[in-house]
Amino acid sequence: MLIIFNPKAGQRRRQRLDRALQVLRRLGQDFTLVETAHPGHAALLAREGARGGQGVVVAAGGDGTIAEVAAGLAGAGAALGVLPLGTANVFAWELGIPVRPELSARLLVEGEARLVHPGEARFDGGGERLFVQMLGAGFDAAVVANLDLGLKRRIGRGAYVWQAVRELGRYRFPPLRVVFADGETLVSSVIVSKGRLYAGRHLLAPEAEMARPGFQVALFRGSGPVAAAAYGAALPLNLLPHMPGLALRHATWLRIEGEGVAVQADGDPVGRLPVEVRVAPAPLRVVLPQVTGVALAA
Ligand SMILES: Nc1ncnc2c1ncn2[C@@H]1O[C@H](COP(=O)(O)OP(=O)(O)OP(=O)(O)O)[C@@H](O)[C@H]1O
Repeated sequence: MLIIFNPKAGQRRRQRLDRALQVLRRLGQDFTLVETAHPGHAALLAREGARGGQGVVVAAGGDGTIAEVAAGLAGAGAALGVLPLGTANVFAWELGIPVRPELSARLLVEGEARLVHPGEARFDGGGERLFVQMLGAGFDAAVVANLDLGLKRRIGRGAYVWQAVRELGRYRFPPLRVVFADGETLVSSVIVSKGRLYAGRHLLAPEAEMARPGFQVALFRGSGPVAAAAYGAALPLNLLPHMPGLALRHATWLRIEGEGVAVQADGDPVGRLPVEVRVAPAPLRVVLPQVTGVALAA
């Protein structure tokens, strides 16, 4: 087992990692721990690990680190394990991976590998990005792009709320063109979701399924700061899917246009429109709780 740790977010994260490692040692699990040195490094380390015969490659970090490790494992035999050490840990909540380090470590040993189908973004300007949870263009990507990372380190998720309030006052809400295989539509923002959840444990796309190739796409037709504030207020109440001006539809391919508008994937700024989104060519094996739930209940 290879564990890839993103040390970027400081001391508390390292303490949580140590708690997980103690459990692995107690369970007699052999592992090698490596640390990332720069963005993108996790993918390289994961690829090397899989080529070197590691059966499980573990992403110890947030959703961005998980996406990078998943990209490194594409087409390889190794399974992805997760020690959720991020701010929101949406992927973990989505798939029932416990957030407590002791329990997520135990899961790495006792869980079973199941298939999920990531998404892949290809930017017209060059560059590709695999995503495991979601990709957003428009307002939420502006929040991610302009986030105060120092504030995020100090107060965690509150930094996103603070930045969203700031963006309400300055984001211009340019129209985005979303093209599907069967037609096109204009929106102010779009979130392409692999999972049901968004920004932690909040419901966004109730019919999205990780185990199925494709996405549920949230099309935000309401434009301007009042609509964006209403969407933001509905999110923690799990009412977002029912909001007026929000349409949800399934797709396996789409193209999003809106020159220069920011794009985020799994909570990281990843580029600017236009972008094409499709199902990644290879599914991913992820270590998850056994379907019976016995392992987790212990
Ligand atoms: N050593 C490093 N130095 C700087 N950046 C790094 C390093 N290692 C990884 N990164 C980058 O940090 C990004 C964010 O990491 P990650 O998602 O693990 O943490 P987070 O942003 O704090 O968590 P969350 O996504 O839950 O908010 C990764 O996508 C990666 O590109």
